[in-house]
Amino acid sequence: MVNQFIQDNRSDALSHLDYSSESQMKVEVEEEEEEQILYNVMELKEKGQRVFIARGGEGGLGNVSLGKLPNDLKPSKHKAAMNRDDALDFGESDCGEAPSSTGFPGSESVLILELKSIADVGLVGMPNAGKSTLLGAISRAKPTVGHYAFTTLRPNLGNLNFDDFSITVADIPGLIKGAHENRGLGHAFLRHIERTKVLAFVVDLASSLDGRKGIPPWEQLRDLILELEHHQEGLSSRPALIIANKIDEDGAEAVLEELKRRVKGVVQIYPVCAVLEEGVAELKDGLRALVHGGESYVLNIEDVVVDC
Ligand SMILES: Nc1nc2c(ncn2[C@@H]2O[C@H](COP(=O)(O)OP(=O)(O)OP(=O)(O)O)[C@@H](O)[C@H]2O)c(=O)[nH]1
Ligand SMILES: [Mg+2]
Repeated sequence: MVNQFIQDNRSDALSHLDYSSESQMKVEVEEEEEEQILYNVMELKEKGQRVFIARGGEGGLGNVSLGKLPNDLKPSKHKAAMNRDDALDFGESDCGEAPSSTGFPGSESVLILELKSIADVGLVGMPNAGKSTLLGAISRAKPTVGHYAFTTLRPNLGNLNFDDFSITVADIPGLIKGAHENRGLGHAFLRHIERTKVLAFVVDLASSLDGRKGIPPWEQLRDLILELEHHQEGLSSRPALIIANKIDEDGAEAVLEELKRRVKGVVQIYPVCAVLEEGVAELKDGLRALVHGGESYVLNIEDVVVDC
């Protein structure tokens, strides 16, 4: 996305931005001398899509364009001299002809570009839930895994391959309560979820076992949905499933049963052990059904019972 556009705009140089003819999008920029700052100017989503962000200089062809140059001023001998400055201000020529055109400089723009990962599935979970381990289990990606929070600092993409097609899965850095206010790694990564078709909520079944002070899975789900909604209203309203990870840990089965009781509605819960790749085949089928099979289950905040 062209997120921010700073334009040093000459009034006669660029009065509008004409985005690609395909998209037919136009942003009118007021004609004024001073610098302008525009936000969220344009999103480039299609292959080959183009955006017009600055106009090149005009005219300034100099005596070359007159075709009456004496031999010693021919471009072949004066390539180095025919730089932009010469073209802009050629002055009176040696051959006595008036310069063909003084020319005008082009407009200048400073752009801040923002990359939003495009994936079919976004793995959304708290730090340490096992998202990266899971991506490694379902695809050939080899993301770094660590037993501490915020191991993943940048999104990882992996391909989940089937016979006839493949699904792209994005493992993004863990989200914590307050991510939309820039806590943890903050909302910098929430934007990657904007592009995904399907949300896979990854919860850690073991986080509150054995007196560990982690957040129980149903609270993880509630906090994750709230963070998505704080970032962008409606962001959580897309086909989703729940991945209940670390089912191998002692006591995790009981937590899974409680999670099933606390999640109402139709969203499917897939118990997995990402490290041993258990439950992964069923999960792959579930992802396939959501991305390509026409299934659509949305996880609403009201569906998650936190306080009993
Ligand atoms: N027992 C058990 N441990 C797991 C499982 N999956 C992952 N882990 C462990 O959980 C820890 C965190 O795994 P990661 O895959 O790095 O977690 P993450 O969600 O990507 O973490 P961040 O990148 O910090 O958001 C690592 O020590 C993994 O070995 C599992 O199925 N069972
Ligand atoms: Mg990770």
